[in-house]
Amino acid sequence: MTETNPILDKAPDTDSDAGPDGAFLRTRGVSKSFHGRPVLKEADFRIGSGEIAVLIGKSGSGKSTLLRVIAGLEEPDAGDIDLAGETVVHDGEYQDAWKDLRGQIGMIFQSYTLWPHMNVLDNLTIAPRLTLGESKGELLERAEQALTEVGMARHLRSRCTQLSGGERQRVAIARALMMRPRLLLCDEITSALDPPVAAEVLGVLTKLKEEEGIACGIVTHDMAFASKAADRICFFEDGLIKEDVPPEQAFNDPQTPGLRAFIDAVRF
Ligand SMILES: Nc1ncnc2c1ncn2[C@@H]1O[C@H](COP(=O)(O)OP(=O)(O)OP(=O)(O)O)[C@@H](O)[C@H]1O
Repeated sequence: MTETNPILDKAPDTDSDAGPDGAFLRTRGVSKSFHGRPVLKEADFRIGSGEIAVLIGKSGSGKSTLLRVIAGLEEPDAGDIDLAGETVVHDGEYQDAWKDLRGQIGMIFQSYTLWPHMNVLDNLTIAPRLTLGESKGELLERAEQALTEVGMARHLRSRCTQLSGGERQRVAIARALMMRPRLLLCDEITSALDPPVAAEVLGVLTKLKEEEGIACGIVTHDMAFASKAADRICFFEDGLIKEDVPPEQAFNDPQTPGLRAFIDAVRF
C-alpha cells in the first residue's frame, strides 16, 4: 500500500512551486515605515524550498517586521513579494494571487499563542475548522499526522497547561502544519527554551525542511541555534540585509563591518 501524508498530499508539488531562481519566497525592495520612521528600507530576501534562512541582527533592526510583512500581518509601503513563483505583492499592493497563496504561510511566535484552556486536538483543529470547512474525521487524521511530525502524537488529548515549554512550541509548530504551509516563519521560537529543548525544536524544523521541502525563515538572537539551523545567515542592519552567506562564513569570516562587530559582540 502506498503511504500517504494527509498534510502534504494536498500541498503543491515542491519542485514546481518555486520562482525561476528556485526561491519559494522572494522580497524585492520591500519598505515599511511606522509613524514616519523607516524600519524596512528596500529589503531583498529569499528562501528556497527545503532551506532554512536565519535572520540575525541588532534588536530593533527590523527582522520581525520583515517576517510580519511576509506573513501579511503588516502591510508593506512599497516593494514586491513573490511566493511560489507568483507575485503576491506588487509595488506595495496585494495582488489577486495573495488570496490563493497566503494560506501557504505559517507563522510561529515565541509565546506559542496556544489556547491554554483547550486540549491539543482543539488547538490544532480550531483554525482549519473555521476556515477550511473540513470534516472532524479529516481533521483528526491531520492532527495526528501533524503531531507525529513533531514527535507529540501521544499528546493529542493533553491539556496545553500540562505541557512543558518545548512541548508547547512543538504543538505550535504542529498547529501551523495543519494549514499545510510551504513556508514557515519562526519569530524567536526558542528564546524561552533551554538548549536541549531548543535542540529538539531545531530537529523538528530540520526534518520538515529535509523531508517535506518546507521553506523556513527564522528570526533569532540565539547564535548557537542560528549556526546549527541555518543554511544561510542573513545579517539584517538598518532595515535591510547587508550580508547573506552560509553560517560558517558568517561566524568565521564576516565580510561587512556591521556583521563583524555583531559577531564579536555575541560570540558564543
Ligand atoms: N506595529 C508597530 N508600530 C510601531 N512601531 C513598530 C511596530 N512594529 C515594529 N515597530 C518598530 O520597528 C522597529 C523594528 O522592530 P522589529 O521588531 O522589526 O525589530 P527586530 O529586529 O525584530 O527587533 P528584536 O530583535 O528586538 O525583536 C522597532 O523600533 C519597533 O519598535
